[in-house]
Parts: sequence; C-alpha cells; structure tokens
Amino acid sequence: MADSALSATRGRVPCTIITGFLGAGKTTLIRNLLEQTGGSRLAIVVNEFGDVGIDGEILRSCGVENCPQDNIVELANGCICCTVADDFAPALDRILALEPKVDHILIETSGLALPKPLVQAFQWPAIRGRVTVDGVIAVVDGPALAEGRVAADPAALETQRAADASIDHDDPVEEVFEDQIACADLVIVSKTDLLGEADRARVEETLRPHLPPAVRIVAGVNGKVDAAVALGLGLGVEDDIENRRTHHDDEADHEHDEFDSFVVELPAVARPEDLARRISAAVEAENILRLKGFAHVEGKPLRLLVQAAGPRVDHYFDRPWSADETPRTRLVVIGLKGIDRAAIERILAA
Ligand SMILES: Nc1nc2c(ncn2[C@@H]2O[C@H](COP(=O)(O)OP(=O)(O)OP(=O)(O)O)[C@@H](O)[C@H]2O)c(=O)[nH]1
Repeated sequence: MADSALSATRGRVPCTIITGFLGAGKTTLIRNLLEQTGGSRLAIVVNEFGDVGIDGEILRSCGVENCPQDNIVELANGCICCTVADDFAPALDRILALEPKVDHILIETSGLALPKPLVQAFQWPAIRGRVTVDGVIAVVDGPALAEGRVAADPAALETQRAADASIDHDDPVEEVFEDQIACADLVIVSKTDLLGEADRARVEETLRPHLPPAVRIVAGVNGKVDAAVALGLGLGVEDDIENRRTHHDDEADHEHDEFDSFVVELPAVARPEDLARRISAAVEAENILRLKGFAHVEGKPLRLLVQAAGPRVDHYFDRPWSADETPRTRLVVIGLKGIDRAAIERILAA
C-alpha cells in the first residue's frame, strides 16, 4: 500500500466511509485494511444498529499497532445517519485531538444506515475544514444478492430499473441496499468464495446498471482487497454527494422504524455446534436479517463469537474472558418490524 496515499489531503484528514447491508462483510474488510496499512496511523468509527457493540470488540481484538484501542470509537444503539450531530461530530473531535495525529479515518456505518446524510455532514462548517470524504465503499454480500435476500429477484429488478431509474420500492431492505450502492465510489462484492462463476457474473450484471461507469466493482474474499484500491481515492465526495439520487432524498427526516432489534440472553451452552444449530433453525423459521453476539461455553475460559448473516452461521473463540467480565451469552437479533421475538427466543433457548 502506498502510505503516501493516506497522507492528509490539503491539511484535511481523509475519511473512508464503508457502507453495506447487514452482515455484508464491512468489519471483515476493515480488519484486512488495517493489516495492510502499517505505516499509517489510523482511527475507526464503528456504528451499530443494535445496542450491543460487537464490531468494535472484534476490531479491538485485532490488536493492530497502528490503530490502538483509543483510536476505535464505537457508536452503538442507532444508525449514524440519524445521530450525526449528536454522536458522529463529537467522535470526530475526539479522534482529531488524538496524539499522534491520525492519517486516515475509516468509518463503518451500521448495515441499516444511509450513507448520504453522513457524507452531507462533511459539508458542515465545523467539519468541512478538518476532514474530507476520501471515498465511499459499498460492500455487497454476493450470495445475498444472488439469492434475492437484499434485492428481490435481481433479474426482475434490473428490468424494472431499466424502465424507470427512479422507481421506488416499498421493500425497506431493498431501499436501504439501493441507497447504499447509489452513494458508492467503489463496490466490493464479498463472499465470492461461496458463488459459482455464473452467479458471480450475474451479481456484477445486476449491480452495473445502478452504478456510474467510473465506479469499479471488485471481488473480495474474506475482506482481502488491496488497500491501494480502496484507500487514497482522494475524491472529496462531500462536493459530489448531491448528485447521487437515493430513495430518501426528499425526506427531511427519515426513520429506521421498519426495522427492529433486541438482545437475547441465554444460559451457558454446552457446545458451540449446539448454539449454531439453534441459530440456524431460528434464521430458517423467522425472518432474521442479522444475528451476532458472544457466548459462554461451559467449562471454556474463551469467549465464543457467533454470528449469522442469512443462512450461514460462523463461530470461533476470539479471546479469553477477561478477569472483570462475567462470561455470558448475549445475542443481538435484527429483523423487520414485527419480527416474532417470542418465537425466536423459544428456538434459541430450546
Ligand atoms: N465465506 C465468506 N464469509 C465472509 C466473507 N466476508 C465476511 N464473511 C462472514 O460474513 C459474516 C459477516 O461479516 P462482517 O464483516 O461481520 O459483516 P458486517 O457487514 O460488518 O456486519 P454488520 O456490521 O452486522 O452489518 C461473518 O461471519 C464473516 O466471517 C467472505 O468473503 N467469505
């Protein structure tokens, strides 16, 4: 990675905004970028819809020297697009006051956040002179798109779009997904290891009509994308953001009330596989968009990180429970409003 590309532009610190629907692979990408940018001092703002900060924990456990714990600011419990003034601006102040000074800031939005209001905040006088948006990266979950989980029937959507580029959908998942890619300067299709050749090509064909020709689409398996491709774009996106049409453009205020999130507390589990099986069953039975958390496994001094994005469940022990923590199992569940909490709790506890 050319670290010079990360140096401040005209005295302003470049910020890369990483957007993408729930579970697309944003945190995985950031972990990878951190490992490649050893010569630069980084800071991260990580935002989550649910009220338990998991991504911040994951990133802190990377223990990367050029991005120490103090440089990772977590904004949980809401979407950054709605809390720009209250949460994001003060977080930026804290980061810009850090010593040594940071060279580049990575901002991971929640999977339900709309990037446009966040980029617009970079036009505010108090922010404008100090930072600039280097680029907006949208991470797209390849299998989710191929399976119609983030945009119903990609082929039909494409035909619809070709007929009317400003078409509005009532599906909140599709709207969030489309607003995220509408703001992108670079699209990273994740999880292509889970796709065949034909599906990969189809995903790219589906995305292309949504994007201006200059926007590249690159594949990234497990977040492995060359930092020189993703960072140092130098685009000053805040000056162009009004040109990017999104579904929420005409809303003075938008809500995320189509979505719901809650935390499920469970007793210690006997084996990770048992919990993974119950999570799979819950995802299959109910319309869960994302589930993630930490679990206490009986007799284990290690914390189990467990997460599901769509039908796939991943789990691994990420670190020992620390002396000041009580080992426990807490899972954040995100779904559409009206998701059947009682049914999910029953399946997870079974
Ligand atoms: N097979 C495969 N799994 C991946 C890849 N990238 C990410 N994942 C897995 O997908 C899940 C979600 O990844 P994250 O990086 O946490 O996604 P995210 O976008 O940060 O999730 P939210 O912040 O909850 O929206 C995790 O279980 C990852 O291990 C990939 O390229 N291939």
